[in-house]
Amino acid sequence: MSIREKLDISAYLVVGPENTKGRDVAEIIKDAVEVGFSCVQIRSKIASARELIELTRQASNVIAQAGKSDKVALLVDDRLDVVLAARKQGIKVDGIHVGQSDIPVEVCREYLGGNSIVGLSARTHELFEYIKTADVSQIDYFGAGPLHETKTKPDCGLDLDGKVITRSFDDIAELARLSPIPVVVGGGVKLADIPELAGTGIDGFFVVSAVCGADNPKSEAAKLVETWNSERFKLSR
Ligand SMILES: Cc1ncc(COP(=O)(O)OP(=O)(O)O)c(N)n1
Ligand SMILES: Cc1ncsc1CCOP(=O)(O)O
Ligand SMILES: [Mg+2]
Repeated sequence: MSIREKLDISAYLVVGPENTKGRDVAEIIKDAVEVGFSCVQIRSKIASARELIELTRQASNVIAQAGKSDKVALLVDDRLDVVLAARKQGIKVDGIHVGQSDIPVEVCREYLGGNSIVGLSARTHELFEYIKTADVSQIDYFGAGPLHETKTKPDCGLDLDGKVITRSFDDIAELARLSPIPVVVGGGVKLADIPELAGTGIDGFFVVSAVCGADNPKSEAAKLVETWNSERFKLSR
């Protein structure tokens, strides 16, 4: 079974060098993967193409060293060129995450092939209508948010009138109910939010700061995963 077919977005780490307070990106990925993060995205708005390829290589290596290359998906944000170049160099990278104004998903799918993962950020404006009617034939999941405003991405949830729309837990439950494909929610997500998020029926949470900004990223990552898993277990009984 391909990693696309068994995609697990339950605990999804998004990380780049601008998020780690000077600490090594690969070390933080290693910590998160060791304690059960199930998906990793390399995202940087400042790194060069070469730096992004190198970060992707290191991420792929630490996932392999943890023995999880067939379980933990590795994606790159925005940069189809980086994914293609990384693959050309023999790096195992599983897909891409794009937003509404990035490279179209059809182009990503065409270049990356049927075994790759393509994630798409949901539109902010008229989100529920969008989720119900969007063409999802080329994509594997929707990224949505923010739960809270966040300095990591101040434009997340910006509506046409320039105001940021945050999503309530009720909104998120509605999203989970309406979406024909898995949904992962991020933007301001902290440990204290996990129990209620798990109760909404979404497929996972994504975080930057909760792990990358923590004094101890490994223990914070472990708490996030344990809390998500135990809440989901309670709900499944
Ligand atoms: C899992 C996930 N969801 C949403 C986003 C945001 O992507 P995008 O809208 O393209 O914005 P940037 O991340 O490029 O600023 C994401 N990266 N990951
Ligand atoms: C919404 C979003 N999309 C990509 S990064 C990001 C912000 C993540 O926020 P935080 O750092 O609070 O986890
Ligand atoms: Mg983008």
